[in-house]
Amino acid sequence: MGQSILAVEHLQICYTGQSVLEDVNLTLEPGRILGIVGESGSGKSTLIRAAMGLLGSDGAVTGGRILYRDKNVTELKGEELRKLRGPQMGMIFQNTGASLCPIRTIEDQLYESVLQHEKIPRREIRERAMDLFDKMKLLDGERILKSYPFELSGGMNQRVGIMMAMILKPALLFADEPTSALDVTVQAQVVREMMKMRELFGTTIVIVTHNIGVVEYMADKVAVMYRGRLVEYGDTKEVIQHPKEEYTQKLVRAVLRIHRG
Ligand SMILES: Nc1ncnc2c1ncn2[C@@H]1O[C@H](COP(=O)(O)OP(=O)(O)OP(=O)(O)O)[C@@H](O)[C@H]1O
Repeated sequence: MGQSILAVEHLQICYTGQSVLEDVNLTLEPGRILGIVGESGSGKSTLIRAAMGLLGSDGAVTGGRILYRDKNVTELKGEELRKLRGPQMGMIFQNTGASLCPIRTIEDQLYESVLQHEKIPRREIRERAMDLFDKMKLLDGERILKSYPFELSGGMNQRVGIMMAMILKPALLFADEPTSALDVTVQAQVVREMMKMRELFGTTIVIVTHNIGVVEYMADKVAVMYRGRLVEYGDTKEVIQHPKEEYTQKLVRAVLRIHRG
């Protein structure tokens, strides 16, 4: 077994003293895709926010640790965390359009975010962005860069989110419900584009989703969360075909019902 890129060990998290994650354990090898599923409020976003060091002032890791390669993320502070976020760990949000500033173009926001980490000429940033758009088969990259977020569709904004997260070539990409706000055909495109990033750059991806179909299609491993605990974790096929926990069985049955219409 190779060295893991991400290891969560006995993780426990509280918000304002209230426990929301209990004894969560998982490991992920480089280049793998992990899907995290579970009902609303089960702690999926909390888990990835903690891995990015983004818990906020209400949240605290009260036990265990999260290792990115050999670094314990839960012990890193300010500058050390900033160095990790972006070049090492990227993030795609549910609604990129809303997470960007509405009155500045994509291009300006892209420059600003890259220049925080790498002092490179704007021309080079632009070339990298166009190259990524090209790999996503987006032909109108020039127009997209000149646009304001509100001028782009939800799907297009998500692809901008992928480009902005990938421009520093992070080894690990977190995606928090990146397709939930999109209609089905656009969802498939965004999923394919994330897969393309893994194929081209070997990116390890952790995706939080309510859609077990997305997990089935893209994830090598699946983690099922229920009320702050990780109730099932394993190879996607195995978990979906032979769910052990009652909660996972219900989840899979619900999806099968949807498949059958
Ligand atoms: N900033 C916060 N302050 C206090 N409680 C919080 C905060 N953020 C999340 N929680 C609580 O922590 C628990 C886990 O929330 P989390 O957002 O991680 O769940 P989730 O599985 O990602 O849900 P969803 O699928 O709805 O996004 C919930 O009970 C939620 O109410």
